[in-house]
Amino acid sequence: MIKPNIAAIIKDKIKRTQTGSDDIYVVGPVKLPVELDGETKMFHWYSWLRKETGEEQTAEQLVEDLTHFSYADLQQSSVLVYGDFENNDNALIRMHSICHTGDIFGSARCDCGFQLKQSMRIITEHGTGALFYLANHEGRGIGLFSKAIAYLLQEDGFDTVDANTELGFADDARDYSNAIAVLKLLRALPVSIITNNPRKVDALRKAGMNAAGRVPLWGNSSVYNEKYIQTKVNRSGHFGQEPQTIVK
Ligand SMILES: Nc1nc2c(ncn2[C@@H]2O[C@H](COP(=O)(O)OP(=O)(O)OP(=O)(O)O)[C@@H](O)[C@H]2O)c(=O)[nH]1
Repeated sequence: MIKPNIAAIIKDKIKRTQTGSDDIYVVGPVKLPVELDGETKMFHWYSWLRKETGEEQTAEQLVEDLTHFSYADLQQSSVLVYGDFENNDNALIRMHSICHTGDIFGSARCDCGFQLKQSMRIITEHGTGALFYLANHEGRGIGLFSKAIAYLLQEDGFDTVDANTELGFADDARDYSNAIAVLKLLRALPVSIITNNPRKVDALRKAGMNAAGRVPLWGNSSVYNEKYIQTKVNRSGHFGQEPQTIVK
């Protein structure tokens, strides 16, 4: 049993939402000061845990269960919220798929690290938004170990799409339903999405979340990721690099 003073701290800080056969428990907000270009920006951070649908657990029950699972082995996703995300008329979101190599190590083979930082800049400059960091999306959903193998195929001449499919995977196996369920918990009003990927816009629209617009996110092209970026447009159906701001 957790002590009453501990239960009091977490009371009202864990909420449940559901989608399909998943229960999603969202914890937060946690104050998160983030260093961005030499300034400290204050975000509100939430993380979520997916469970098979079952009876709703109280915050106390959830916490009592935590030590019985190896949650460090199972990735959890999270969202960084900036400004009055629930109520502001015009809010931006980014659904960012985890990229261990690009986001953490700064690999230039992709544009992920740039997109992560740039989307934080766009959101803070705009004043209201949410950056979803999707931890079960590594390698467009194939996982880190498989991505390393796909990289070996790419070093042998295969492009990103063929490297995935030659290994028996879809080009893109990502699912956005849990993240969208969390989004709906945080905001009911329309959002504009920061992306070049039409599948992300479609996922929002299909989930009934009004996508008010799209903010493109190209940049940081180099000899190392030129082919990767071209393949997105030529084979994966990404919107091209036209210098637009928000497209309805
Ligand atoms: N399988 C595979 N995944 C990659 C490769 N390079 C980056 N990724 C993953 O691709 C995901 C990022 O997807 P992107 O295609 O950059 O972005 P997007 O979601 O399609 O579109 P944007 O919203 O416009 O960034 C992350 O999960 C990365 O880990 C690669 O060469 N092969």
